[in-house]
Amino acid sequence: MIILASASPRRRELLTQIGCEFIFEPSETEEVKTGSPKKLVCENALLKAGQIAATHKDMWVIGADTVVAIGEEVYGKPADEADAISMLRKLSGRSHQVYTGIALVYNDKYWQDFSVTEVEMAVLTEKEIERYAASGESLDKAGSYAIQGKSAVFIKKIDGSYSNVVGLPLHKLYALCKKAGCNLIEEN
Ligand SMILES: Cc1cn([C@H]2C[C@H](O)[C@@H](COP(=O)(O)OP(=O)(O)OP(=O)(O)O)O2)c(=O)[nH]c1=O
Repeated sequence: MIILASASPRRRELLTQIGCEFIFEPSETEEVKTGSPKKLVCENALLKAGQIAATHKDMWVIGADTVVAIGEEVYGKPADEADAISMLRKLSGRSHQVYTGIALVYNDKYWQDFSVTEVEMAVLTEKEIERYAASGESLDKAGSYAIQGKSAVFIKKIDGSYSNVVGLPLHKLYALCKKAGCNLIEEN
């Protein structure tokens, strides 16, 4: 039995897309907010999966954490609309990185990996930024945008995994599960 330790509807959709049978249970961990983007997402993914695994013996638990970064500067989910506007101004017209850490926990064993995707955003006008932030789509998304949503029109190019940007790098997760001996999907 696989448990997705997440409240994110995007992560649920991605796992459903590949035919994975799972249940989900959001974790309530206090997330680490300091450190390099890579270290931070790896630590948080493990915290999330570890918390749920602690009360679910003999179950495979998947945790993930996504942040946007410009170099070592990390952007998580915005606090409010004004914060979303300020993040979008910083991302406008430049390339940034999206990091997702993944962790797989089974009893006291764990496996970890991460993925990074380079994303190039178009130059946005103040009007575009304000209208998009007012749509509310920003609020539960790292970096204040959703590549799978309305802001897809702002994304010029990506280099790396698309599913990683949405919140769960499916190929890396599949490979990690194979290494650990967890059947993510039923294979014929
Ligand atoms: C950059 C980007 C992020 N996101 C989302 C994915 C994640 O849900 C969210 C980052 O926040 P996270 O803290 O990684 O995850 P979460 O709080 O939504 O869910 P949980 O901790 O319970 O697993 O941003 C998109 O949906 N599209 C995007 O283009």
